[in-house]
Amino acid sequence: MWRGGSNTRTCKRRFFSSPTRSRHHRPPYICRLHSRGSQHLKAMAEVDHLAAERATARFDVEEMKVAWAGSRHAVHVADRMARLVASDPVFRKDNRTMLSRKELFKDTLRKAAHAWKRIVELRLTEEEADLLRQYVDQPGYVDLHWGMFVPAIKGQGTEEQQHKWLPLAYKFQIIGCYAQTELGHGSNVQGLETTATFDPKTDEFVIHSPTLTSSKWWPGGLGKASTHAVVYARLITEGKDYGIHGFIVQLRSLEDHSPLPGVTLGDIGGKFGSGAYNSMDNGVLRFDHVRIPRDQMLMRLSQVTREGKYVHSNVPKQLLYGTMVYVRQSIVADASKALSRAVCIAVRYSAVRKQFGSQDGGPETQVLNYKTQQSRLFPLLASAYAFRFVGDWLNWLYTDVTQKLEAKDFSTLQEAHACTAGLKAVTTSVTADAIEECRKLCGGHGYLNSSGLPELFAVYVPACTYEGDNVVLLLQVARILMKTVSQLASGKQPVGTMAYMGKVQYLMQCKSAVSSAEDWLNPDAIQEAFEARALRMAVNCAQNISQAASQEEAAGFYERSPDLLEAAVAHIQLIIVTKFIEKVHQEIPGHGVKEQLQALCNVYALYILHKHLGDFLATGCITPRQGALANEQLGKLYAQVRPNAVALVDAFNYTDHYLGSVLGRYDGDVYPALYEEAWKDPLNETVVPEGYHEYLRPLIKQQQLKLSRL
Ligand SMILES: CCCCCCCC/C=C\CCCCCCC/C=C/C(=O)SCCNC(=O)CCNC(=O)[C@H](O)C(C)(C)COP(=O)(O)OP(=O)(O)OC[C@H]1O[C@@H](n2cnc3c(N)ncnc32)[C@H](O)[C@@H]1OP(=O)(O)O
Ligand SMILES: Cc1cc2nc3c(=O)[nH]c(=O)nc-3n(C[C@H](O)[C@H](O)[C@H](O)COP(=O)(O)OP(=O)(O)OC[C@H]3O[C@@H](n4cnc5c(N)ncnc54)[C@H](O)[C@@H]3O)c2cc1C
Repeated sequence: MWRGGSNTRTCKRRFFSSPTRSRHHRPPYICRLHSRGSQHLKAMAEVDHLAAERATARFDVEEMKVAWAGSRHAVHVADRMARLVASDPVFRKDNRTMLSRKELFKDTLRKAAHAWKRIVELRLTEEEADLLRQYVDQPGYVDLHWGMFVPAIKGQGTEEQQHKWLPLAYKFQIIGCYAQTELGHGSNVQGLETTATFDPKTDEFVIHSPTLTSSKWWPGGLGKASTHAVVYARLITEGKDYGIHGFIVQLRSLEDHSPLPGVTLGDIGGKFGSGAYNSMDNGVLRFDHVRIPRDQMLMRLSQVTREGKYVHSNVPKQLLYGTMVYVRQSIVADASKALSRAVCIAVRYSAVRKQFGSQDGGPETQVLNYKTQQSRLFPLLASAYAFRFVGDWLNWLYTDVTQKLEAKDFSTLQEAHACTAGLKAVTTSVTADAIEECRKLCGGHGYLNSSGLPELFAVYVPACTYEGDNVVLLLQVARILMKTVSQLASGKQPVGTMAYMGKVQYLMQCKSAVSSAEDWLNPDAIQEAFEARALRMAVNCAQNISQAASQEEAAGFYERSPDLLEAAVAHIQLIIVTKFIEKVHQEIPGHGVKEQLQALCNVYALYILHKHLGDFLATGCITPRQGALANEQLGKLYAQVRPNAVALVDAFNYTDHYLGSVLGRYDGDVYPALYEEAWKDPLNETVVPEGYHEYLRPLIKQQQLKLSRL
């Protein structure tokens, strides 16, 4: 096995001392491999450096893949689509961080067109097509077309409007985006300024951007690709402002893609990180009295008649926000994907990487064996599974609420809003921080683009902002919590994920019965501690708000908003823990699978308890001794996870293409890959860098001259 011995060092020295190498040389290490023939390379590639790790797994990995994916069918389809993408050279992405913005954008257009071609040629189902696009793994206009434009028309368009617009969108005869946010307002949707004024003379709406701050700003796909947008604007008719409504507006010619008269639009500029979200054309858009037919107002929730009369259907006006609720729900599922990718890279690399601890010339210690590495990494592994299962549950809740809405039952709308907003906020914040933690867990090599982690972080971190800033969303949850607490006194029984608050008498005074570390393995003990903590934090906030007697309730809420955020997080963490516990209570086939999930569920819950110990102690839910016992049990659980760690990330079933990381390779053959990858950098195309003759040589010569004069 190659271990970077003296041969390599000699080779490297020789290489660096040769100023006359041609462009596109291969590095000496690679030359050495080639001189031994492809047979040798092949043999190297077939070494599984993680085989010993895989052999220690105490569960059936294939069955864990099923538990992760949701069904055997889901594993099979995902596997097929991932391999289809990985084997297609058009979907190559290892050079992405080296492309200029223009090249990257063109590459995104090419990939999207090729993906569509394959979808049509292979007659893929909707499920397969979604997966294929996911594995292409490059943010682009299609995400907004399928993810927001189509759902907005489905959710807010009348049947006739759906009939007219959806077939065009389904066949890509038009490309759409979701144009809501403006330069001046994003979080405050009611503060948007774009106007849509009805003109009864022509039966048209006049769409206008009255101020600079009313410019649409951020919509993905708007900058360069979209032909149409769902534009959110203030509806004005008969001289009255009826607030924000959605309108379908054509932006570009379907012949030559030029902007239509009165439309000014472009890209808003480069974004954080290399590659990453720069493949997306987030855009700016201004309207100068652009006219659209009346029937391009999305009229499912409210209508404007031919005469200009505003009619609101008898439905909650928040249904206008339905597209955002839908996307927030899908972002929770995406969080588990992004987190599991980062964790997969960090776990595999930690098993390969060795530092210190060699005795008598023996092997050094795998960094995964350090307890500190385990205590940083295994909670993230557990969180990936926790987010996956709560994401599945949220998807079920969303489907259930949608069916109820169809039947004009709006009773679960608040629950859907609180759960999607809160889970979106908590899972994206944790995932963004966790990707950065995984980078640190991979030491110096994690900072290289070839580790895949910098790009994953850069592409993921805006998830904390888009579809609702996480703080703004958690304050929405807090408001609903306060409303629920205030209704407890009147005897109104909370429902859904708030139902535990109905046990207020008990939860406000209960004391945990835990007396040994093992007692923390009892799901009832965990559940009770989390419920008591969440409820007590919410009640404390409510009391503090009402005790500020001199203030209006809104002012009290404002004063107490930092505490309210924490109460909202506690409530959402309770939901995640509860859904994980419910999952492991189900029948789960496969040798050892249930036991592993049980261990991960306990890791997740006890890690949160340990991390937020202050909350649990301050609210008197547990004693300091019980907190210490939880931490003791956590250490034992890490030891239980250790031999299964690599197999637990294998169960995500990611191809090397999708992972996009030399550190996370399935075969663990990290060092040759890192070495080879370095030489691909454009900076290594010449041995003597461009700029040497202009800047380096004169500098060195000048210094030499000065020295020689001394
Ligand atoms: C290496 C490459 C790897 C690539 C892969 C990496 C992984 C990628 C991951 C994911 C990809 C996913 C792709 C996503 C693409 C992102 C595109 C982004 C799009 C956008 O951002 S669109 C714009 C989104 N904008 C927002 O979210 C704005 C946030 N603001 C609001 O939602 C609202 O303004 C508000 C809720 C904050 C406040 O609204 P409002 O003022 O109207 O209302 P309030 O007074 O606060 O509340 C009144 C009342 O309404 C209830 N309410 C509020 N919202 C809702 C709702 N949505 N549903 C139901 N009810 C709602 C609220 O509770 C109040 O009720 P009560 O009156 O108190 O009963
Ligand atoms: C990559 C990306 C893609 C996007 N794609 C789209 C798209 O396709 N379509 C679209 O319409 N929009 C899109 N957006 C816009 C996005 O939805 C908004 O940026 C987001 O909703 C946040 O709003 P904001 O920018 O106004 O933040 P602001 O509200 O200005 O936030 C600034 C700060 O103020 C704080 N803050 C704001 N309000 C409150 C409050 N009430 N209480 C306490 N603190 C508060 C926030 O927590 C934050 O710290 C995208 C954004 C990004 C980054």
